[in-house]
Amino acid sequence: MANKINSVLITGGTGSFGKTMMRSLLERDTPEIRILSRDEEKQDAIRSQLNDPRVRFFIGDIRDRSSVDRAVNGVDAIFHAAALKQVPSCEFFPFEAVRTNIMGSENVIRSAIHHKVKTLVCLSTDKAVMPINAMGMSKAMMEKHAQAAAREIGADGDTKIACVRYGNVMYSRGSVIPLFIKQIKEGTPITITEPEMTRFLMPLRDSVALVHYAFEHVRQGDLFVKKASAATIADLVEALKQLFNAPDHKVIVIGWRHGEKLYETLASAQELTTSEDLGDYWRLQLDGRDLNYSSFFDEGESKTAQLDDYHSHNTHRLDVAGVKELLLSLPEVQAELQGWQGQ
Ligand SMILES: O=c1ccn([C@@H]2O[C@H](COP(=O)(O)OP(=O)(O)O[C@H]3O[C@H](CO)[C@H](O)[C@H](O)[C@H]3O)[C@@H](O)[C@H]2O)c(=O)[nH]1
Repeated sequence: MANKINSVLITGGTGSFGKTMMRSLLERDTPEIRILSRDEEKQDAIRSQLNDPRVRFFIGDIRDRSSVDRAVNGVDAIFHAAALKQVPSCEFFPFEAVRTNIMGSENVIRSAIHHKVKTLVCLSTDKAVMPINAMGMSKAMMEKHAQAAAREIGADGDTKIACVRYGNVMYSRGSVIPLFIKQIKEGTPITITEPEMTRFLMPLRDSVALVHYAFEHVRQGDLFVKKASAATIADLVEALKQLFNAPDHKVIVIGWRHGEKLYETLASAQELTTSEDLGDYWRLQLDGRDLNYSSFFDEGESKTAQLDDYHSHNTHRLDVAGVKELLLSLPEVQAELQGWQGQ
């Protein structure tokens, strides 16, 4: 049965995820939702638009423990979404990613434990698996922090900590889908980095569902992954050209950006070896052993090795028609299409 939340804190609550999660919690009659974020203007816009006394706003920065403590005190769940998440900017300012994604997350984790918050769900990304860029590395360290804390607390601790990982959220702020639509509408060339690059494509509603799922099924230290479809950038562009009635729109190939991978991995082969298949989701279980390995070598059971990582080149591949269908299911794309005649 689903855990009932009385009071929940969303860190980074004014972003795309935070706003959608907030709406979903309000629909579920959550008595109190707290938002912790840095930007008073964004908070003010949401406050006046929503005008709902159940939502409380806290100005603060996860880098600052005292501002985290103020928002955490009294809640029974935290969805930790605050992060620096742009790959290129973290490449140029990697220590800022350390400060927010690692040290800031540590503040959230320690504060949750200190205040005996029942459940903490930390949001991570496919870029944290075998990371090659600073954003992914810092998110991988957040996951390590969360799991080390979970191991320290143990299964019977007051606070349960889970992580979730997901791929590219479609139409999120600053991402490629709104950029391609803008290029089509303004008549400028569509800029493809590498046509054969693949990405997991996840609607925002699925990332919110994943966090709810982790909250409801949490076991100490586990990490949840939602299985997802992927597409090449070339097929994404073709789908958008067809949807926006721009079959001859110019496309140029601009080359890879800093810190990019050809494909992304949601779960490594090693992790899948100890995972539980839950249908639409995987539960990647915490390795709860201590450092006393010899007892495990003597007593542990051997596991069959999983051969492949789960990545955006070997998951279910959407063709152009499949990408079109997924795009059409997004309210943001429906709004972009409203009144658009094509070129
Ligand atoms: O002009 C562009 C810009 C991007 N791309 C390609 O489009 C794909 C998606 O690019 P995005 O910038 O939308 O997304 P990223 O994969 O770089 O990373 C995104 O997804 C992450 C989650 O995995 C984080 O949310 C992160 O903040 C967000 O930037 C990539 O293959 C990229 O190379 C292009 O072809 N042309």
